[in-house]
Amino acid sequence: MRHIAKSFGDNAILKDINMDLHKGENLVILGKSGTGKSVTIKLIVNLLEYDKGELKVFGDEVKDLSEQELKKLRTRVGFLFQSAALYDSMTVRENLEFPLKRILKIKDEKELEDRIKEVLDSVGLPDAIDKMPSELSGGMRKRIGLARTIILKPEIMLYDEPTTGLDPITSKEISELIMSMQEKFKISSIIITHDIACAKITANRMMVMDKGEFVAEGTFEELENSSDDFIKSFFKL
Ligand SMILES: Nc1ncnc2c1ncn2[C@@H]1O[C@H](COP(=O)(O)OP(=O)(O)OP(=O)(O)O)[C@@H](O)[C@H]1O
Repeated sequence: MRHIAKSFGDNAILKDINMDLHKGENLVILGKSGTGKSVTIKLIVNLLEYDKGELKVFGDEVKDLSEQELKKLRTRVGFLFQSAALYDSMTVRENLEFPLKRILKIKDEKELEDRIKEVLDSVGLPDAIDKMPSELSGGMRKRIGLARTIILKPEIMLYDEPTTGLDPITSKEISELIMSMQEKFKISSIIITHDIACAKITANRMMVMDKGEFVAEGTFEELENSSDDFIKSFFKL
């Protein structure tokens, strides 16, 4: 992203966003509520359009992509948003079949079954296959939500507050799952979080956003030891 700006009416949310995501890294974005972190990652998959600047994903300017190219982009860039809900009336298996059939147009029953089993193993829930979402805990639902995205084998993952609303132990499990996605599938990720324990586990690099701009960048340790009071405030428990 280079000099990205985005307003909603008179409300300038992003002013000058500059960001690179390196291959294979986990980049954690910190920032107070309402500073534009979610807006930033929504631009990447064109769920929102930027007003100014350049935004290239896999070398292509997102604004110039056709509908067809955008669909392709959204299979290569997976996202797990806070609101990512499972279909309540479908079993876990049906929830996972859905993207395979609809997006990848896979019809072969054996291939569907194999991909579903593989992904459920990856998120540690092989026995959930025939359960309904209502039978799962919040942490399990998050894992299935992640499975539904990972099943498309994305190269980049965007996580918007993946541990919000979960207890500390389940949060740690989700953070570790993010690490295993990086190690197992070599996924590059952007992780928005307020959960400093999640940042500590997952971050290779961190950026701090304030009022529509990035104001600091470094490793967890570098930012934790910053002499700036604003930066330090994120690390106080
Ligand atoms: N579609 C939209 N239309 C109008 N305003 C929007 C829209 N999306 C976001 N905003 C505004 O943009 C601002 C930034 O929102 P955003 O969700 O990016 O914040 P955030 O930094 O992710 O905060 P949080 O940590 O609370 O999720 C908010 O004031 C929000 O109201």
